[in-house]
Amino acid sequence: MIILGPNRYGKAETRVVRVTRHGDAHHIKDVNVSTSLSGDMAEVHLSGDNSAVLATDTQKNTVHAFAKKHGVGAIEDFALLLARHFVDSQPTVHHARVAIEEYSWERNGDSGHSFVRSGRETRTCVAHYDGSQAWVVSGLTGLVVLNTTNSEFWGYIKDEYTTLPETRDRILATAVDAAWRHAAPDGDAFDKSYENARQALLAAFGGTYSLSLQQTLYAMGSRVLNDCPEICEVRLSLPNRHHFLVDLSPFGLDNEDEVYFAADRPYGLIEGAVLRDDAPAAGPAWE
Ligand SMILES: O=c1[nH]c(=O)c2[nH]c(=O)[nH]c2[nH]1
Repeated sequence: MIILGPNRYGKAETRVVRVTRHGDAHHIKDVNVSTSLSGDMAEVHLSGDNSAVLATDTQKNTVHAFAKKHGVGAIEDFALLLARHFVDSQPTVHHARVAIEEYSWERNGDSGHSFVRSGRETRTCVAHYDGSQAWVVSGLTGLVVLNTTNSEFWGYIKDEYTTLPETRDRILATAVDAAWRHAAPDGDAFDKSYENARQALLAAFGGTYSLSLQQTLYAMGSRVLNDCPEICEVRLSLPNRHHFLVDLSPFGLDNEDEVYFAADRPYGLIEGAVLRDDAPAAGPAWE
C-alpha cells in the first residue's frame, strides 16, 4: 500500500526590504522570508481538491502586507506573528514554520538615506507554531573568525594513512554557522538575546586556547548557555578553514609562521550540539 507521508508547502524566499522614515533619517530591514504550512492537506495530494490550501501566492502577499502593517522588528517577532496568523486564521492549517534571514546594512556617510551592505554575518531564525505552542531557533551564518595563534593540534590517531604533522601553533579559522533554541520564546527580547549570543560566540572563539576545533566548538556553545539564560541548546557547524604554511625553501627563504596558503577545499567540518541537561523537549524546533 502507498500512503502520503509528512508534507508541508509554502513560499520560499520572499525578499522584503522595509523602509522606515523618520524625517530624513531612514532605516532599512532587508529580509528573506520562507513560510511553510501543514495541516489538512491529504486531499490536495490525493485528489487535487484544493479547498484546504492557502495558496503560496497568498502567503507571499501576507508577508508583504504584514511588513507594511506591523513593520519588521526583530526577525523572530515577525516570524512568530506570521506563523500565528496562518494557523489562527485558517482552520485547515495546523502548523506553520516561518524561517527568516536578515542581511545587514550600514549607513553610508551621514546623509540618513544612503546604505552599504555590511560584511557582517547573516542573522537567521526559524519559528514554529502549532496553534498552542511556539518554538523559536535563532542563529547566524557566515561569522568569519580567525586566530593567528593559541591553536594546537596533536595527539591524534596515527595509522598507515596519516601524514598530517602535529602542530603546537597554527592558524585557527572558521565561518561560524550557529543556531540556538529559546527555552520559552514568549516574551524573549530577541534583539538583545541575539547580540548577547553573538558576543558570547566571539568571546569564546577569541579567548579559548584551542587544542582542537572540537574543543573550541564546545567552549563556544557553553559560553552562549552561560551568558544567555533564555537559551537551552546551541548547534554549531564549523568548517575548519585550513591555513597551510607555504614552503619557501625553494626560494632560499625561511617561513617563520608568516606566509600561509588559505585552502578553500576540502575542509574539515566540525559539528555539534551543546545543551542544558534539563532543556525542554525540542519538538519541531530544528525542522
Ligand atoms: O581541530 C581539528 N580537529 C580535527 O579533527 C582535525 N583533523 C585535522 O586533520 N585537522 C584537525 N583540526
